[in-house]
Amino acid sequence: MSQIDDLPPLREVVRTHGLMAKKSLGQNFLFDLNLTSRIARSAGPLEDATVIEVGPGPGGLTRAILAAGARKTIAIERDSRCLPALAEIAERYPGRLEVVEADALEFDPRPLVGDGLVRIIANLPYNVGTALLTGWLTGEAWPPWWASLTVMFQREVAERIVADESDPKNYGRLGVLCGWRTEARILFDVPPSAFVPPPKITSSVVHLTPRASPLPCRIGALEAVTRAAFGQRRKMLRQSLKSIAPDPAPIISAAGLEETTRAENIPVEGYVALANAYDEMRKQLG
Ligand SMILES: C[S@@+](CC[C@H](N)C(=O)[O-])C[C@H]1O[C@@H](n2cnc3c(N)ncnc32)[C@H](O)[C@@H]1O
Repeated sequence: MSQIDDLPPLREVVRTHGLMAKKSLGQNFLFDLNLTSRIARSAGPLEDATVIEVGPGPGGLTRAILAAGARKTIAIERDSRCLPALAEIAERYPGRLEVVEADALEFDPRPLVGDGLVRIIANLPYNVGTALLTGWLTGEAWPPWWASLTVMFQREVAERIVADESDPKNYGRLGVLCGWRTEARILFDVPPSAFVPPPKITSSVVHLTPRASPLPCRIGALEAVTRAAFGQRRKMLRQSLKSIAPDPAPIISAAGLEETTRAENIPVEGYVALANAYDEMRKQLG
């Protein structure tokens, strides 16, 4: 498959619109429409979905999402230089692409999506991607407003997203948060040579779907215990939890854990139990 639509090749689009990649915006573009189609298809069925695409750039992934049949796509791009190229795609797919010029870290797309299934798809700079992911996972309401996230990350970040206690090197706060609320998996790697300009590292596409009923706990408490535990990941719990409780022994035992355990060996259920024990202690202290 070399043609997915009758729009000009992406190299030509970038040339015509003078879209020289800006490092400050983490711009590494994908020109291979076979690859962008693979990413779009891996998000799941799109025909009945509204897709939120973050960082469409010149529109390689946007075109693949639309060619894959997405009913409606809302694309949020910070770089105004990309808007004319995106307007040409919107013209090719009347009524199906809405482009919003905004910083995705500040823009809330929820009022635009209406009812129905929402899928989020993005190829983003690493720092923005992790911040957005954390935002999507830490809403009070669960299940969330989106049905799936299909997002490109640096391979190293992807490994941290899917890690659990069986992979102590990569397991940390991100792995606990993702494992608690979602089922996350790495779908495939994308080599540096696929991007223009090529980044230094390999990237991976990660797919996350919300768990219907994550184990109940307050998110602020989960954040507090994971911050304390992984903040001193080489120390035993009886030491690392001192930053949130002068005597952490009762919390650790109420959670059914050993005082000598280290952060990287505790499964998600253990952190949920610690978060609930921490809240119980705070309640008792008034
Ligand atoms: C890695 S490029 C990917 C572009 C395109 N999706 C592709 O795959 O070729 C990242 C895109 O995200 C945009 N971007 C960076 N920070 C952003 C932010 N905070 N909000 C919205 N878009 C952002 C950049 O301008 C750029 O177009």
